Amino acid sequence: MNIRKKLQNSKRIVIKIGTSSLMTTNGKVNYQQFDRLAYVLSTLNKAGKEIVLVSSGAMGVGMDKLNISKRPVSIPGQQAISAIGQCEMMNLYSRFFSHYNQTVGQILLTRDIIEFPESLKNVTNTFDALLEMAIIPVVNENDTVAVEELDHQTKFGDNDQLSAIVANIVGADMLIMLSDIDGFYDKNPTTNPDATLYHTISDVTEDVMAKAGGEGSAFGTGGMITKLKAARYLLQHNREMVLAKAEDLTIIFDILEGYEIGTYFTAKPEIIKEAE
Ligand SMILES: Nc1ncnc2c1ncn2[C@@H]1O[C@H](COP(=O)(O)OP(=O)(O)O)[C@@H](O)[C@H]1O
Ligand SMILES: N[C@@H](CCC(=O)OP(=O)(O)O)C(=O)O
Repeated sequence: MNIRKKLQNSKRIVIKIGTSSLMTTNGKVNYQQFDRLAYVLSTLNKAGKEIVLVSSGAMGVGMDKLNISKRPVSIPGQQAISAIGQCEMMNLYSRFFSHYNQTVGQILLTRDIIEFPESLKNVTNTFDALLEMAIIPVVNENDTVAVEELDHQTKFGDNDQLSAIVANIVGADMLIMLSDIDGFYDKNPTTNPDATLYHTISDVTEDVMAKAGGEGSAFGTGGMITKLKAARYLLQHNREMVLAKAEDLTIIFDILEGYEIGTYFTAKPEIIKEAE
């Protein structure tokens, strides 16, 4: 039985895209990716799906706008770049989505939103109102106010976990996490060419976590660990996630058709189903 067939019935879908998938390797805005994303998500929205986009990229777009190649060391310096980049990035989204006659709205969140019931209610109401109007919310972490304890000394929080929180609060059927890698492997495939892809993961145990290695890409912040934490959070909340590569964004159509693409995190009796 194809365990992914039910993905065809997903109605409310959160898509997370990371910085490395929106920028070229030399740090320039990748306009083609913005265009493809706008095309795919607008098409799905018009087909009756409810789409929420969680997009990183404020720092990357801001650095390109200011023509700098190194992140400032200080947190306020980074926050300033993010403020500039967020504005520019929403401008890009607004323009590219409008080519497909699709309106977007910006939502900036901090991960602690779940600890403040009144704020959480406001956030939920805003999502619901936007989705009701068939508008695609574009979510990013509010880097101006985000405080991530010790991590905050060196880097921003990560949108991988934020996207899982968003998927839970909007009651999404599915989180599609798009990355620079085509799924979760038994070891880091960047440094281990013989690594094997897992098609299905049903429980993010400590053993599973131990298979995630090293830091992520130059732009991104999380690496594989934060993607696994996001998946673990979703499984704990009876939700699901597919981790797949962002290279060709029309892959999103195929994922939602139920094709065996990337790694499917879903609660199942087996702990890990190995790749054939
Ligand atoms: N077990 C693993 N399976 C897949 N990728 C892994 C694994 N361990 C470490 N990685 C690394 O995680 C990277 C993905 O994280 P990251 O670069 O932060 O993604 P993105 O920028 O797309 O959000 C991969 O390119 C790979 O180098
Ligand atoms: N708020 C930050 C996001 C940081 C982040 O999580 O980045 P990524 O690892 O590329 O998803 C930004 O927009 O630059």
